Amino acid sequence: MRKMVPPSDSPRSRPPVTVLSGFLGAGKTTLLRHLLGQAEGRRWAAIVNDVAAINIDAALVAAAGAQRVVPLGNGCVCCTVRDELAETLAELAATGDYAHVFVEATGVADPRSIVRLFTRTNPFGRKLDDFAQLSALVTVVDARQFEVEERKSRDGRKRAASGVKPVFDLMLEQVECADVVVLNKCDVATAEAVRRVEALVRAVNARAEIWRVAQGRVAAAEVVGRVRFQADVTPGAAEWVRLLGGAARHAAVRTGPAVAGRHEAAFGITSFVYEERRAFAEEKLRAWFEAALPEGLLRAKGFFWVRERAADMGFASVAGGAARLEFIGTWAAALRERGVVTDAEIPPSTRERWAEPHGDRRQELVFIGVTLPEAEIRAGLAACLV
Ligand SMILES: Nc1nc2c(ncn2[C@@H]2O[C@H](COP(=O)(O)OP(=O)(O)OP(=O)(O)O)[C@@H](O)[C@H]2O)c(=O)[nH]1
Repeated sequence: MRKMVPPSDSPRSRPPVTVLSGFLGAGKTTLLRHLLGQAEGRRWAAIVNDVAAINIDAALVAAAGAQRVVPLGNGCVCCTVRDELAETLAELAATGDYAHVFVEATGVADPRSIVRLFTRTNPFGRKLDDFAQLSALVTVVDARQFEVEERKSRDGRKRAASGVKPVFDLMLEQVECADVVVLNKCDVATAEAVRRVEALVRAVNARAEIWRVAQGRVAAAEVVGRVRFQADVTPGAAEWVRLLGGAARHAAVRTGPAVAGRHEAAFGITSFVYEERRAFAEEKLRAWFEAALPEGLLRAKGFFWVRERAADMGFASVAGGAARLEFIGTWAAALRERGVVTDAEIPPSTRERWAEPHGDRRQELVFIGVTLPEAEIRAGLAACLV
């Protein structure tokens, strides 16, 4: 249920904050300038982060007439200058002078780490949510660039070097963790491309509102007048999180349109969860992810385990044609075998998924894509089993 708040035109001690994310050049500054241009005397502030040492964007936005523009230079809001962002927001809020604050993130920022600033308490027991209210995560997408990157990820199909996140992976993450996706630059994308990108966005985040615009022309009243962010919903809005988390566990396998009943079905977007208890052979699995990813695959995410590293929890992430296979932790079953934990110490959520003889070790991989050859994917993965 959405919480409605009155339009923010009076200063507040805990001002609403709209975070604008989106890949490099998507149109964040253009959107911000357009929004600030509608302030009409209301006290709005903007915090503008730019990876460059000289903050060009801050100057551009200031020219658009914001009441106050605070530049954060030399770093990215989601990592190196995260504390600086938190302090700046807390200081702006403490003045009680501002009715709304906009934060323009860097093009490479992951919105999830900005959410954590608001929701996680620091060593002093405070969190940003005590000072300011996260109102919405808005992700700006350059419709044409999104399509191009999706296609590129297939053409240059190869496993990304360890630790390097492919561009399209980052673009998907920004769209997955969003309350609103602004499909910008619709003036230079074909109608077909816009429809397709909208369908792709829907496939990975069925909850977000999608606004098609050009030149960032969004009515400010739409943005400042309503709180859309929900701490228990927005960060888990990604379709793969939903599929891995709930439905997959209860209905052993869910197959069908990822977003049934919507026009995305016209693009043939489907999803399913591959579940198996036996181990994969590592070489075969890597080779499959490197060479055999099907054309229509948009997103795959989930857990895996391989015989050669039976203690290690594997996590796979595919964006378009680029796959990353990583080991992110240790299976509880391995900890129990080593005597590090007792049965009683295994958390209920892990116990729920327990099945002897492998314990919590499992293959649980979500696939989302356009006309996915499900049988072929299942057969390919089955051939990697030991
Ligand atoms: N044709 C067209 N150009 C646009 C649109 N929106 C923005 N641009 C242009 O795209 C370029 C990048 O826009 P910005 O608003 O600076 O993008 P940004 O996301 O802030 O970029 P970074 O700060 O580098 O991440 C600029 O030259 C804009 O004029 C649009 O809807 N259509």
